Amino acid sequence: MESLPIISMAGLLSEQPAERQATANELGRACRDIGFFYLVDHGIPDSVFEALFEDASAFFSLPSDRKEALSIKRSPHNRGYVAIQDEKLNPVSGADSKEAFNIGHDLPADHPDVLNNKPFCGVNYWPDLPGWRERTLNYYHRCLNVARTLHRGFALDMGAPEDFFESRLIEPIATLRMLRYPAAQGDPQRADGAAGTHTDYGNVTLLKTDRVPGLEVRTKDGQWIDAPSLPGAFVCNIGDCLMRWSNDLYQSTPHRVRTPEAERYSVAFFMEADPDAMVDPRDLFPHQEPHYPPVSCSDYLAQRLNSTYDFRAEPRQANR
Ligand SMILES: O=C(O)CCC(=O)C(=O)O
Ligand SMILES: [Fe+2]
Repeated sequence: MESLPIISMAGLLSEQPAERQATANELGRACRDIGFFYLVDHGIPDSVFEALFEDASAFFSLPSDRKEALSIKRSPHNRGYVAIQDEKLNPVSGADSKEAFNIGHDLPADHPDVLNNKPFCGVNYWPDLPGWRERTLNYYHRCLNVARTLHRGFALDMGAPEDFFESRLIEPIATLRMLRYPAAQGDPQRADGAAGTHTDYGNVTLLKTDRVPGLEVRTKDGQWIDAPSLPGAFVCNIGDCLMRWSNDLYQSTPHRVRTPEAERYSVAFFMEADPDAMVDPRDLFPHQEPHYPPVSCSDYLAQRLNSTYDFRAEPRQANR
């Protein structure tokens, strides 16, 4: 396979059940096979993406003290700014030459879940840039809708009721992440110097990149293929949580970002389920031997993030 399959979201929204089922099966084939696909006809206009990339650029152009004031190190809930070299998507190969900014489900400081310090229920940190928060949250909610529609397709494809995920996606953990990769920095010996080889942690990721190449995906036979940006499309991929939930039917596929020749921007939207949702393969496949024990979505994600950031690790590990 040399390029990723293209799925039209319109088929998942069709009023004809047979058309929804056919598109869901096409989507499922992509998820079982390469675990990556382009999504078109998602309904988000180009103007929204253009504004998003301008907002990302405005944020990353701020002086570093203003970005550091919003550091993710202050947040137990995975919000805020990650500086260059502060993240290791592949701890074996080293730190990533990129900076990032994370936004989660936007809750007020006096929300009971925030006051109770419920996992992943925190306040967002906002840069002081006009209209930035409103536009970014608008994009966040558009992505949430797209990801919910994809979950209807996943359920249909897996032979579950179409609304299987609905009650598990009420207030999902979802993270919008802006990324900036500086040009030609990082270890030239590494093929994954900008973002280490990794699989994503959640259910599904919606990625939008600028035109600068860099993202590479590993096929089942071990080849690395380019995943260039396709105008108007999202690059989507299955994460480990959905692979687990689907009892390994769907594949979370390793990918990486090579050091770009020019400065590169991308924006990822990582969709997981509700913090308390139990990820239990027996719910989708009651007649199969489960490959994994049940785990709550928030426990699973916390465990994965702790190995990505030294500052989140147990003190014993951090002091090594
Ligand atoms: O920037 C990209 O193209 C991919 C980023 C990515 O894979 C991630 O942040 O998980
Ligand atoms: Fe990724």
